[in-house]
Amino acid sequence: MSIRSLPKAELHLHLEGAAPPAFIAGLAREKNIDIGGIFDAQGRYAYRNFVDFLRVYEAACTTLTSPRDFYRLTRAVLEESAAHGVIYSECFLSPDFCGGGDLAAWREYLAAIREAAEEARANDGIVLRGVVTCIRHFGPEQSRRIAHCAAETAGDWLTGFGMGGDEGQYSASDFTWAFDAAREAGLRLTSHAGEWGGPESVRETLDHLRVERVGHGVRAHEDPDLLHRIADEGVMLEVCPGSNVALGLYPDLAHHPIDRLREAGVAVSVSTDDPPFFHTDMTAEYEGLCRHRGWSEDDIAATTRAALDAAFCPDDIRQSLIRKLEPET
Ligand SMILES: O=c1[nH]cnc2c1ncn2[C@@H]1O[C@H](CO)[C@@H](O)[C@H]1O
Repeated sequence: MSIRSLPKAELHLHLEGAAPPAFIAGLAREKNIDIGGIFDAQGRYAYRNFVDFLRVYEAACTTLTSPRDFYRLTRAVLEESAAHGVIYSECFLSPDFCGGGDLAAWREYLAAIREAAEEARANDGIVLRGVVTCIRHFGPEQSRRIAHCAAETAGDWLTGFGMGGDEGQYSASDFTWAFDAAREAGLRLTSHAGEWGGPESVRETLDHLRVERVGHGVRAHEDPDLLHRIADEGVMLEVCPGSNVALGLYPDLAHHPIDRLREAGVAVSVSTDDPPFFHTDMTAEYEGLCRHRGWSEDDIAATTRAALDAAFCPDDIRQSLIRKLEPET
């Protein structure tokens, strides 16, 4: 069986970060928005390093100005994911790019995203759930507004809250209010850490934000005590190998710690993060792990199952997705 057609689950995907460059360029043209030189000669996103990547990401987002844009984006992203065998996806959604943190505007954007998700489910069978994400370098004050948007729209579709952005800014403890508010609203929690920050950043995130999953978290492998803790507490790491290599965190897959994490008993999932930025997709992620790390179809199945076990979705949906992994008799 080809890797492309194997069933997959993805827990770490930024919705705007999955926008194809041609989609963003088209919107910029339609609306006459100057997004500056964010593409290379081949029309791909061009950035020099992680901080520059964040700038390009935000410039691309200036073209997404209406709920209709997010409807179209969600349809395009889910169609692409389904083509790579993804049966379940969780997307990071940013009220910051959907009305700037205004609750009434956020509700309209969310309705458009959900409408697209329902159509994708009917057409391709792919299931989507949303995780509202605040952006670390936008600061703790703004994170409160974003948590408020999340809490007010929490339910069995908007199921999680998290944080992405520049890990070099602020400390995790500055965001405690936002994560507490989200937890009280019944949202499940994840935060980026241990990508550009070391093990101490992961530890702070666990201590102060009390998350059950960590976005990336790969640098936890540098600290054996922390690895034990993560394994003991059953914290899942949302690992994005292609992203880590594209951004220069590791020179190549051979140097990536994913297998060391697994050997330490840590639950890991595999995701693309921002696929067109990193020239990847779910098929390419697993093909790379098979080619360069000796992964087999069993490893892919086990990782997919681990992702579904840690998914922020209602249990009846989890069970129906798990049944899809079983070979047909
Ligand atoms: O790989 C990543 N590491 C850290 N932050 C990221 C990454 N990709 C995207 N974002 C952050 O997530 C926000 C939208 O959800 C983006 O604005 C960016 O700040």
